[in-house]
Amino acid sequence: MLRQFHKMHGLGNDFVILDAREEPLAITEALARQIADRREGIGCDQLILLEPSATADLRMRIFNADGSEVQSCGNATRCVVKLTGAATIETAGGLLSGAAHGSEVEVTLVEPRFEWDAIPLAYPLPTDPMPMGWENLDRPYIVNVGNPHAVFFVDDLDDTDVEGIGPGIETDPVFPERINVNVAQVEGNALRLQTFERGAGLTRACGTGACATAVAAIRARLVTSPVTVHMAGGSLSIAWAPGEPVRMRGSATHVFKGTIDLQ
Ligand SMILES: N[C@H](CCC[C@H](N)C(=O)O)C(=O)O
Repeated sequence: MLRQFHKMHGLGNDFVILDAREEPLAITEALARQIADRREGIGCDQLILLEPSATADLRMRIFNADGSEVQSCGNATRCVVKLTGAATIETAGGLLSGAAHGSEVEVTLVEPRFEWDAIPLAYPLPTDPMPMGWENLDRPYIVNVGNPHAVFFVDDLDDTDVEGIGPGIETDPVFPERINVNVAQVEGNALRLQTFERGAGLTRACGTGACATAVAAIRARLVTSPVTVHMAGGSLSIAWAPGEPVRMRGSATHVFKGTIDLQ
């Protein structure tokens, strides 16, 4: 069965987008892994499936490269807004809205949550910061922006082995649904961030990770909103105040469209 796809990226965090609004498409964990495979498939950090929605312009489903279906994806949301012109997007992590402004896209995600059972954690623990440590990283701020994030602040990001420490935190039993691992350094009123993503590993940028990290830094009074978050693939501008949804602004790039033969 031949299906058209779009290949896009948000600051180097890359996606295969399949539009199933007219013709339904069943995505299994195995199929998502196969499409995401950079040798035997098309290759991407996340597979994005668009479906009809009763509550928004469309529904966006997100599958990590390991096949796991998750609640939200900030960089992909910008790409979907650019690709489809959708103004509202239904996700498992909540209702999002977005609009293109020239070469950039602004997206409003959900109001961040901080309670231990919103993350979720295996048992009640302070989340602000969490009294736990892994190797030389400790006391993360825990933030749910539709998907769960642990945010560590360090003095020297270049001296931190995020790719080495990330897997042990991502899969720690204290996070029953696993977690995205963000390590950031404060630089004036900006942040520099590396994210070891749940289900995808170290990516060149993480939109929800940038949002969660900016929210944690604003709450901890390390910076004031709006915050520029610098990542390997580029920068995002994040704005948030308590009681509000978090807003993100940045680029979205269409690379090519193609056809894949789904067995
Ligand atoms: N790895 C994330 C999903 C993708 C998030 C990221 N690519 C973004 O731009 O927000 C999770 O398992 O919750």
